[in-house]
Amino acid sequence: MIEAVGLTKSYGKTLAVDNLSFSVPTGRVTGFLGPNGAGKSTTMRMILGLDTPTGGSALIDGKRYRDLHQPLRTVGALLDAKWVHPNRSARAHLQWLARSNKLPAKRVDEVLEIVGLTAVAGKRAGGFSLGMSQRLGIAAALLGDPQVLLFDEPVNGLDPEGILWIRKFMHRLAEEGRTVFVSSHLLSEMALTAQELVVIGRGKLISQSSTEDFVAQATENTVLVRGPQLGHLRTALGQAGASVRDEGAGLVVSGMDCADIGELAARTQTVLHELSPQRGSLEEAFMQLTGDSVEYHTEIADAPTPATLVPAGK
Ligand SMILES: Nc1ncnc2c1ncn2[C@@H]1O[C@H](COP(=O)(O)OP(=O)(O)OP(=O)(O)O)[C@@H](O)[C@H]1O
Repeated sequence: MIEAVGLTKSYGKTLAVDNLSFSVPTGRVTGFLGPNGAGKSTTMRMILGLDTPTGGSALIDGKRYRDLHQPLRTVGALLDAKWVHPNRSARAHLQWLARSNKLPAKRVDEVLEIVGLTAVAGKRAGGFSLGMSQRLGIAAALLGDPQVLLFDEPVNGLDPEGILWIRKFMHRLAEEGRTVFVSSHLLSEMALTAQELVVIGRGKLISQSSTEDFVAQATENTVLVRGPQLGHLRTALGQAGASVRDEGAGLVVSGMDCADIGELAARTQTVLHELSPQRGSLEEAFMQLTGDSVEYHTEIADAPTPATLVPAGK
């Protein structure tokens, strides 16, 4: 379990993390979301003892990172997949890490196997694709068989196969009872990967909840109704207290579920071509809840989409 209590970090006049409190539970994948500059990397660095808080604390299983006896046995992290000597082989890189952290040498082949790099273990890490480098970074994070894992943007730049592999892998780690804390800009991916969310904006906590609750609290559930003649149904829906708006060739109904709308359609002898619940997306919820905390708004007049908040290469 990871716990931040009143965590604060200022760089001169910039308050990067502002009195942030949250907890990351075991046995779940927890997504860490926030607009650019929200303070995610700073928070992760403080959890890992790479940055010193100006105030508050970040604890892993109740201890500060620097008080952990053998840190790699407690917490593993992937912050930068390219942090590898390019001329070292994958195996030599992991052997060096294992040796310098007093971890058993036999664990190197185990983690290579776990991440599927056994066949290329003797090859130069400098020639690895991004996907292979990510796997090597994850192997390094797993060396000490830690219960707590942090991943900063692990799917950045990966192809769909690599993204799917990481998603399944994180679920597997959580099912093994580990704490998995992962930051990402790819909201559609996070919607599939993260069961819990910690969302921050301008260094402050915006929300901590399950992914499902986060989306439900910020977006409206509606029902899309399509059919050749919807006039009678529209009137009946209004009389029954639902609110209805036209969208394209159909109606978007709120305040009534599919079953009740179907009953009403039967009573008004309305032919339906579609009757489908419309759930809000994580993107919509994110924009709704973090809108005020975006550091740099787009100049484009249209409503910003999450993609416009993401600098190229992120
Ligand atoms: N070493 C530093 N010195 C000065 N300011 C910093 C430093 N590191 C981060 N900041 C500032 O702190 C704020 C939070 O940055 P941080 O990188 O933690 O955000 P982030 O949520 O990880 O952003 P991104 O999604 O863009 O990576 C930003 O305003 C950033 O400019």
